[in-house]
Amino acid sequence: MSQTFEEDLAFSKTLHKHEAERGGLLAKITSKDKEAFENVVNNYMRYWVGKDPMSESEEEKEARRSNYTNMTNSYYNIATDFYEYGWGESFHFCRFYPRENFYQAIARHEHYLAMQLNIKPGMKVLDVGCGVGGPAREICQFTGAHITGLNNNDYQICRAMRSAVNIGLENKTNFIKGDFMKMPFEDNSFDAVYAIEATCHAPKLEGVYGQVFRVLKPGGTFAFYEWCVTDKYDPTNADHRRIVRGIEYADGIPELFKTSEALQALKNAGFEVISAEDLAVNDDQITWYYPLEGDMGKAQCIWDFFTVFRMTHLGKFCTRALVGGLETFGIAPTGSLQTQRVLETAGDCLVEGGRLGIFTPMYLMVGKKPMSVN
Ligand SMILES: CC(C)=CCC[C@@H](C)[C@H]1CC[C@H]2C3=C(CC[C@]12C)[C@@]1(C)CC[C@H](O)C[C@@H]1CC3
Repeated sequence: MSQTFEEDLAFSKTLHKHEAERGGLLAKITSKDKEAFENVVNNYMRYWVGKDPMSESEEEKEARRSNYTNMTNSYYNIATDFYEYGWGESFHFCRFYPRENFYQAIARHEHYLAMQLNIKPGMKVLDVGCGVGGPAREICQFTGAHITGLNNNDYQICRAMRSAVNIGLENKTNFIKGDFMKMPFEDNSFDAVYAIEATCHAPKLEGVYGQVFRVLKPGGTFAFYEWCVTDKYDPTNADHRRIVRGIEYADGIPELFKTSEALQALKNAGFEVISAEDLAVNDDQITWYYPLEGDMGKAQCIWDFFTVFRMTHLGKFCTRALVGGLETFGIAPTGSLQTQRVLETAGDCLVEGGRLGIFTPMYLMVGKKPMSVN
């Protein structure tokens, strides 16, 4: 199941044809290697399909935990182009305010995290699970710090590097392939570390937080937004279980943990907790999940119409018709439509989880590595 870095990169180049990775969703999916794409979709689905969330065995769950790199890599190999089409280059949620532009709100969430870390120009900062590098570029420009993005998906790294070069940030950012449970960095090498909705892909939170602790300099700070289930989540409630399982399945997550478990894992990793707060619990007029509700009446400005439209019934129908049509005529690979359907499930379950308050994508924790570690 585990592949070497060279094998991973060779596969990614075959699948995505890295030299052809420009254009919109349709251009990208039609340029994939069809056989490789179909295999990745099937590989991802085998971790989930036919497994009843209420009765699945410990071995089935363990298969996802122990193969988390393979599972998450497969997920992002199929989902990345759809994410960029529907959401842009920063793969995370945020708080929203009336009449505000979507991308402005997304950037504020990143600035807010940078502020928790007190990042100064010239600092060496690590972004754990950097996606295609949207937040790394923004935080680099916002603070003047040097940002290293860590990611285990070659396609995303390639896209992150290309975008950094395009805007002249190649000397102020770098993107490294690696597993966040075994980070490829020396001890005490970063002044600050952040993670945005990424560490939930870990099989065990203490494992990834422990790695952050190791690579952070003594006195350094780790601030991050974690995906968690809240205290309102009741695993014996079939509806709750269906929703949370839907989020896990459709977002490539081996297992979601409770906010209290995440906080305990941070302490167990050795951090002194500075703050822990669920930013989704607030009196905002607008919810974090509104762009996924598909309600055009909730669009906050003209540009928002495009983002919100994609999740309306008509928007989903159009995407399905285009992607499915191309697949039927053999122009897009088999599995493209299935990927769109998986992501629709993601959208629907996230909205349900948000409305019930059983799930948060923004449990903000800030921890400090003590100056002297015993
Ligand atoms: C998976 C993790 C930990 C973080 C990603 C959070 C979000 C950026 C994604 C979660 C669900 C995604 C969906 C889309 C874009 C990216 C997310 C919001 C789409 C809007 C992409 C276009 C598709 O047609 C519909 C998708 C719904 C879900």
